[in-house]
Amino acid sequence: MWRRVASLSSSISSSFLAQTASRLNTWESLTTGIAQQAKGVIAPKEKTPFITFVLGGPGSGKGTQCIKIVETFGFAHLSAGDLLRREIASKSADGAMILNTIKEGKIVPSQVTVKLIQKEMELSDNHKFLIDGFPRTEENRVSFERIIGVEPNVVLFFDCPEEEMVKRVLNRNEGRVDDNLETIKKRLTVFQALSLPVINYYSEKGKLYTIKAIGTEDEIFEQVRPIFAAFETVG
Ligand SMILES: Nc1ncnc2c1ncn2[C@@H]1O[C@H](COP(=O)(O)OP(=O)(O)OP(=O)(O)O)[C@@H](O)[C@H]1O
Ligand SMILES: Nc1ccn([C@H]2C[C@H](O)[C@@H](COP(=O)(O)O)O2)c(=O)n1
Ligand SMILES: [Mg+2]
Repeated sequence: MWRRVASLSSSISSSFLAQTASRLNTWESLTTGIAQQAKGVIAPKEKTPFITFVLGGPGSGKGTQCIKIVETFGFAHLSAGDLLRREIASKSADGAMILNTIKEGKIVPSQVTVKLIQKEMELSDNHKFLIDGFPRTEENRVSFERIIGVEPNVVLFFDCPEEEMVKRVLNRNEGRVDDNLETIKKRLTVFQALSLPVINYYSEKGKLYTIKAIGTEDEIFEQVRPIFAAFETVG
């Protein structure tokens, strides 16, 4: 059976609670139905999922800040880019297509990415998810809502000047196939054309928290901290 989390829910608006309550059945059927098939056991989730989408251009510091959020607030971190890179490394059926798409700075078909996120959510014991680098497009957003059946509680947007993002990506030195000037330019174009509309959508829904993503990592985290602290205050 599902239980509502008092510490999270008490500081959340009543419309949010009503919205969440109406989605519980969908979430329950999703998590039990598919998990049952995959694992052969019934694994009902005990708590309402709390979902944060983490958005921002390439190199804006999403992954860096997610590590701090995980350390401080105990979220499960699901990076869409990392899940896709894992598919490439495992040489799965979609691996070659994903690699070419990433090299081109384009966006992988939503169905593929959402299924990877769904699998990780089902396997997780956590109910608080940071979904990093997703949704990148309106198609991503709609596909998540259709397949997972829930909307995010919080959407973070790391707003960073392009020049700074390019500098950071070129200095990243993690061996990523897309960390080169040619691909970065394409990724920035895709971000402007396809990701900004998603950010605007959540702004209009009142779910967007914009972080000025310049300064030290710690300075930026001090903008992030109060957002999650507010959801934890009343227990
Ligand atoms: N505040 C900061 N100041 C300087 N460098 C930073 C800052 N935050 C992160 N970095 C560095 O910038 C690079 C990009 O950061 P990160 O990987 O977190 O970005 P991202 O938004 O996840 O990028 P991508 O979308 O490409 O995955 C990393 O090398 C990271 O160490
Ligand atoms: N929702 C997503 C997330 C990522 N990708 C692809 C395209 C990105 O350029 C690449 C790297 O992602 P990052 O690690 O920068 O978050 O992965 C995608 O197609 N769809
Ligand atoms: Mg990242």
